[in-house]
Amino acid sequence: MAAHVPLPPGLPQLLKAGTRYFSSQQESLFSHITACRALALCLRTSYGPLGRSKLVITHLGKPLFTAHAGTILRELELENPVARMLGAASQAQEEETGDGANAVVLLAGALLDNAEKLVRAGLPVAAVRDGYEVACKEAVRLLPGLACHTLADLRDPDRVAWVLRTAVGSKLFGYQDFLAGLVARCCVAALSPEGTFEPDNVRLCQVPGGGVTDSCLLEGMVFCTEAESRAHQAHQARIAVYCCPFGLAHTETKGTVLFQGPAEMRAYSEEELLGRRVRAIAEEGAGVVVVGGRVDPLALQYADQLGLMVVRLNSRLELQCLCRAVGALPLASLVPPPPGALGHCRHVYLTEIGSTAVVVFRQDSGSCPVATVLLRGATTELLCSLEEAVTDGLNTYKALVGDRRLLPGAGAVEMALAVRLATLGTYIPSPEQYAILEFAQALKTLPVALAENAGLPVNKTMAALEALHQLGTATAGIRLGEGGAPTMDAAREGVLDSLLVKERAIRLAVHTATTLLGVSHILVAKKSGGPKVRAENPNWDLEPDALE
Ligand SMILES: Nc1ncnc2c1ncn2[C@@H]1O[C@H](COP(=O)(O)OP(=O)(O)OP(=O)(O)O)[C@@H](O)[C@H]1O
Repeated sequence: MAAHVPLPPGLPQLLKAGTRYFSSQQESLFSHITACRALALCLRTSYGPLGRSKLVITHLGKPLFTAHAGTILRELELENPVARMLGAASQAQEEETGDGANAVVLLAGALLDNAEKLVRAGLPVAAVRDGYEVACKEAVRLLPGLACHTLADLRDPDRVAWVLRTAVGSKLFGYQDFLAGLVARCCVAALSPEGTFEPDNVRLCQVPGGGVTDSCLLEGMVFCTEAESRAHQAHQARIAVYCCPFGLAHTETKGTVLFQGPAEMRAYSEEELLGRRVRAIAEEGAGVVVVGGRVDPLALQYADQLGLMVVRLNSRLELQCLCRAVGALPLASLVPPPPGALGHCRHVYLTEIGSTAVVVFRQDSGSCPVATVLLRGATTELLCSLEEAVTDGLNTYKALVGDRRLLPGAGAVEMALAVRLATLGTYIPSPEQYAILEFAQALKTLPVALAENAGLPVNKTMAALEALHQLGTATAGIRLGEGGAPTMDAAREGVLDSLLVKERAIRLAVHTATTLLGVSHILVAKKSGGPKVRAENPNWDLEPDALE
């Protein structure tokens, strides 16, 4: 008989058998910090315009070549709950502002790292959290005072391009002037008359081949697909959009038609019904039919007889976007379009870009709410980086629509805050002062990462940067790329970051760090058992009959 092992008194007696729990500081707090440190170290090499990319192989085996923290974290299936929390904070930043995801992870990682030092030195965790919260409030209060530029006119493409250079260049360094101009033009084109901007109204279409500078902006939409019909172009066309297949709908279950006599049987003809429907669409004035499903060969034959152009799109999102671009109403079944359901487009045509067939819906009216950026590049990796750069630019413009103030970039604002918080920390006569001083040190992690990734001498660069900030140059940042002095005036050089993005990143990083510091116990429930996993079938390639 197995000996009965009594459970230790206390919490273990209250929990279900199999539940694991960790309560000591070593097990709960320091293990958290180790997990977050590992994640921050992984993303640190991808920070800034000269950061290195990661090759991520997704769960479907697809290789992804990216330096974008949001994409890396989305594809990494983190198991550790604490690392998952930090990843979720970074994703929240990505979803809210579209930028600054890496900064959240780096800052939160540095804050936790420094908190470990303080706790090991004997400072209570509560004092560390309070100190971090005081420092965060002060940093957020100081940020507006550090703003060096305000975007006066959201519709001026030259000024917009100047402020978007940093966001665009941090993913594709070297092409920032060309790309910022392109993004600025499409942002201005997609800005609504009420002054709101929706990044979804700018579509990105990757077409392999050519060089980055062959990328261009088009008013309307471009799809990497071919026209199904013989008609390959239509001008001043009216467009009918259907989210269903182009043919008769078939029910999922089998149906039986009962005929009462030969006359009824002769009258029942699916072909005729289909012909009537396609003719009705053409009679309503449609010249182009866009469908979101399978194209029936017979329906296509009728469309060809009537000279209709038929285009099939596989994505529901693309269909919705096309409806916005041409002003059409999407229809759920193949019925004649009711009044007001037809859209209008000046030019619809099939063409080839590089060696890729594309269907273009071009408006050229100056009032189309949707714009498309045609991205050109020699390799898939380059096209992905190009897409990330343009997406960052669009998101930064969206943030600027919310708040037009800009801060000096290149590590300037982090160093300016670090210097001011260090001064504040020295004058606070309470244990929180140590946490405030460590907060100031943690902020320096971001310029240090920029300098490290650019291959600059870190100590010399940081010393030069700090000296300038101590002397009161709040806009001094790290010079990347060219030789010469290790620092520059970020405001004058046009290296600018959105205030809104920076503020949210600081708030999120501090919130995540203080939340994790507030955890005292970790309780892990026993995994629920699902059905037993079947063993591998040694005869997997044989038909069941062959085994009998
Ligand atoms: N030309 C430049 N010179 C100096 N610093 C730059 C330059 N371009 C961008 N930076 C700085 O790089 C930092 C942004 O880098 P990055 O875009 O990699 O970070 P992130 O926005 O946090 O990450 P992600 O875009 O992956 O979410 C900003 O601090 C910005 O000021």
